[in-house]
Amino acid sequence: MAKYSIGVDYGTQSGRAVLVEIGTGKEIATAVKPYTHGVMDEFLPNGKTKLENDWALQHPTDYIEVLETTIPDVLNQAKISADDVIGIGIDFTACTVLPINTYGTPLCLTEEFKDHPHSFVKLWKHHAAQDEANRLNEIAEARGEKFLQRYGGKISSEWLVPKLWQILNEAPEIYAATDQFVEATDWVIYQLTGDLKRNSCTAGYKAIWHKQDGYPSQEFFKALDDRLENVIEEKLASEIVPIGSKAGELTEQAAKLIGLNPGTAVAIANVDAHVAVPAVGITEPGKLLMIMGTSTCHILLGDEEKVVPGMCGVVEDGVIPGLMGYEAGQSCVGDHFEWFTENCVPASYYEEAEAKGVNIHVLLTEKAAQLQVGESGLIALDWWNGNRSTLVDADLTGVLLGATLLTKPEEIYRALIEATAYGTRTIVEAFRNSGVPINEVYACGGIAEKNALMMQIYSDVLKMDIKISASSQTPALGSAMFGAVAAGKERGGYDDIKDAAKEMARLKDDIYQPKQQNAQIYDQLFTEYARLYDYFGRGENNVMKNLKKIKKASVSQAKTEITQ
Ligand SMILES: Nc1ncnc2c1ncn2[C@@H]1O[C@H](COP(=O)(O)OP(=O)(O)O)[C@@H](O)[C@H]1O
Ligand SMILES: O=C(CO)[C@@H](O)[C@@H](O)COP(=O)(O)O
Repeated sequence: MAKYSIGVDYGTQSGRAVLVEIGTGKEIATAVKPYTHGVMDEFLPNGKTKLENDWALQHPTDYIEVLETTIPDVLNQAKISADDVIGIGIDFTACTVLPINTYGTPLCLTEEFKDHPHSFVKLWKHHAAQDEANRLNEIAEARGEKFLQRYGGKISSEWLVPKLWQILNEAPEIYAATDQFVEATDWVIYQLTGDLKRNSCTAGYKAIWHKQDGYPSQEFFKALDDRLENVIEEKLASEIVPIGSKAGELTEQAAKLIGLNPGTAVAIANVDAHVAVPAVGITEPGKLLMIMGTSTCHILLGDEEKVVPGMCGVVEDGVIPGLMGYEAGQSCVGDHFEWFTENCVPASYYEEAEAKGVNIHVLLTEKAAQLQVGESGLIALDWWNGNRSTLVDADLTGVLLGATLLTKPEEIYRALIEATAYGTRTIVEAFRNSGVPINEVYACGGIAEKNALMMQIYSDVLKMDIKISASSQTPALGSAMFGAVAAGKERGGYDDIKDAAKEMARLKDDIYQPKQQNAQIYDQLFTEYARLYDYFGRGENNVMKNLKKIKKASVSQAKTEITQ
């Protein structure tokens, strides 16, 4: 009798559940639930409280709605009884964090704080804690803090400590009311099992925790701010559990809510990028996985802890137990294209797309595919949402160079795709130059699946073959695999994620291979990109930061005028 596991992948815009057959990895049914409140970057749900620049929030009830709707849906579609589902695992965007009270209730769901922006979930791409991140990096550097090296030299404004410090600075009352500041992924598992446990992946990559050294010292936190001296005991106290462990079992209440049996095994929480690695069959060093969607994450395994400038982090047991997991990333990939389609494409293109029955991305890609490499005369920098690796600076912004009165939308679209490919090559070179080998490249995620031109461009720019995941929901498949490991062999699952990967991971037969002629031209274009990268990104010309300062001053001047 076949057994099943369910994986739930919480993305930026929606949550998706996949019901997977143990043993084969066959995806039997999928259900998607867009978040009711989406990404809140302008107003709170009350429609009145305006958010500042660089804010990005989510609503925690959306996460529960995903479970309530998608799990009964997949069971129903597959006509499978809950008795045959042995495990469940979830993965999430990260660092996506929220303040909760002693009952585990998110502060934004309390009457007292329901209209306070700092009480909501801060999404991974909430970049308004850059001042705190800058200050943290200066202090850590001045104190010679060893942990900085593990994070490529800088802590990002996307991560937990800058976000929590922003709350303390701007809303001390929320900070005081916070019993625990938790990753959304851990909070959802807490809702399922009744126990708050933190996973080693987000603790390691996002909260500056180290398997041997623990968190940074009390002295370091005191140097940041006297009020942070005891932050670990006061706000981050819960137990940290390695990836691949069982978090617990479904409570009666949670089981009733989502339509599974009480006692079903629940895996410790995971992250959308990291969880995808075993789902494409990677369980050993040297193989880079690109998880390509709204943003791109690059995950790589290694035997040793090496220092790589500008990487997001290296964490022991962060991806696969027993190995070092390296992470790097680009904050803006699909988001880049979406911005372009929403702001820069003429109505005639939308009409053409509609007439052909395709979406605007497909139309622009078809047109861009007709262009020769270098033909547009354009080059772009991929920093429309800051630079996550290798510069780790959310204050950097986008560049498009070479435009003329003859420039067409598809040329810009292609230049934006190419910019993201050059950004990935910069990351690959940073790893190799630091002694972390990359011998193979794999890709998964919405874009790897949808955009063949883009994958060919990446292969040409990297001059490497690219293998593609056969699953259209790779993170959810990975989560289901971890769910099967949480259940264990005795209940029909696996004892180890490597065993699960051997049986359940799947790749497409077609492999993208570099085209020699294109690769040569891309080498020249990459040289130009690298010059612009250093010029704008490493302090030679701080025009992007200066523009942001002028913008900030102008916005606050306008605000003062309105209130006068
Ligand atoms: N054909 C396409 N080519 C390139 N980008 C696309 C295409 N279709 C959608 N996108 C972009 O992909 C992103 C969504 O990626 P997806 O993997 O589905 O979601 P998520 O990152 O939330 O997990 C959006 O930002 C969208 O602009
Ligand atoms: O930063 C991480 C993982 O470390 C991601 O969760 C974040 O980039 C969001 O990923 P998506 O682009 O929504 O798939």
